[in-house]
Amino acid sequence: MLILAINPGSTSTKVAVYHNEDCLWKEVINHPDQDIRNFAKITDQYPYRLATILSVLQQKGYQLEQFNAIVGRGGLLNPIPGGTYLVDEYLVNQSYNAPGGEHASNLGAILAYHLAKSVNIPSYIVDPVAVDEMAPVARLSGLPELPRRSRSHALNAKAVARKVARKLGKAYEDVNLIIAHLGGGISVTPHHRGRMIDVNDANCEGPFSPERSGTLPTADLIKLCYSGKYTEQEMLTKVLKEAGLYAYLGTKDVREIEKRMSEGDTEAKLALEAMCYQVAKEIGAMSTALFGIVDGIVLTGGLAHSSFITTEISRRVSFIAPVTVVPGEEEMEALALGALRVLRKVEEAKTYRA
Ligand SMILES: Nc1ncnc2c1ncn2[C@@H]1O[C@H](COP(=O)(O)OP(=O)(O)OP(=O)(O)O)[C@@H](O)[C@H]1O
Ligand SMILES: CCCC(=O)O
Repeated sequence: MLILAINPGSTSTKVAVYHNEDCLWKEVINHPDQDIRNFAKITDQYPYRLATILSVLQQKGYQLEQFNAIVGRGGLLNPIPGGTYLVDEYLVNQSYNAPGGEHASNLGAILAYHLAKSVNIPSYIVDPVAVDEMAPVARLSGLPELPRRSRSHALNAKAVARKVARKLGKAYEDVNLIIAHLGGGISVTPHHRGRMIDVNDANCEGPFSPERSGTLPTADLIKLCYSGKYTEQEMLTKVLKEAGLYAYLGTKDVREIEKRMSEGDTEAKLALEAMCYQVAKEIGAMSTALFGIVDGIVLTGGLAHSSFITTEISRRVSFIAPVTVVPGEEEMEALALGALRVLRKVEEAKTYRA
């Protein structure tokens, strides 16, 4: 089977071709800020991203007719269980006006669908950002109008969980793991026998991240919103894009922060330690969701390349369970394998009708 995988991120589009389980090639197309900042909505970028994908395929000498299926990262749809979903017109229309809001991954279904339709092959999404398998008890926030939401790095978290379970000699459905995805955003998920039974909403709960605030003191946040200093959009940008490490240190790049630390910058050290402290506390909290029965803790995402970060978190949480570090992400492989399971009829594609 030949599969084209497409993963639209906020500043890049990743494209890869898989022959069964083997990656034949992977390209990361970076989108300079001046190219994308003038699009009002992320989905307005569709023709621009489509052109860049077609140009990569042409350079590599591939025709769309050669593929058995096209798979994209799924976005902020309505809450749904994990799995591989067939992309149809309904799912595409929802992705254009995604109920969970703006996210680059909303483009994944749209790009995969139109490319696949032009050559009459199926298109899929796998474990979208909107995967919601939370236990009923995890949904109450304390204010009925504001139920807790599951927005996470489900695609990488589930792929990494399957891999670590295999290393333990078990199936994903037979283990309890806590997966901390540490990237531009951070999500910490307890996986109970193949289900993500809780998670901090990576956009607005839990630890602060390189760019996001995570949980904030509620009453003080309300006062800031009504202070007259900020519009609603400015406040959203402030907590989602200009908070966390960026707000304390003026950079989202942990390599730069580590360099400053090595030059004796104590503010840089404190901010990075604080982020690790918050991640460790979240892991501790999620261990209670699993009643303390945890087979392993996994640190993954771009920040897991930093040995300062993984050491700092591990020394606080290794009393709970052994810690495994899986740096970076395995999203392209997860997309291809999700499509492959359906093409091989090991799994049935789900239909999205939420
Ligand atoms: N080798 C490294 N050492 C330290 N930090 C690193 C390294 N490589 C990447 N990072 C940091 O990882 C962060 C980005 O992580 P990642 O690439 O997973 O994020 P993203 O894909 O933009 O967002 P997300 O993971 O939330 O989807 C940045 O802060 C970056 O500086
Ligand atoms: C909202 C979860 C995924 C991300 O951080 O981009």
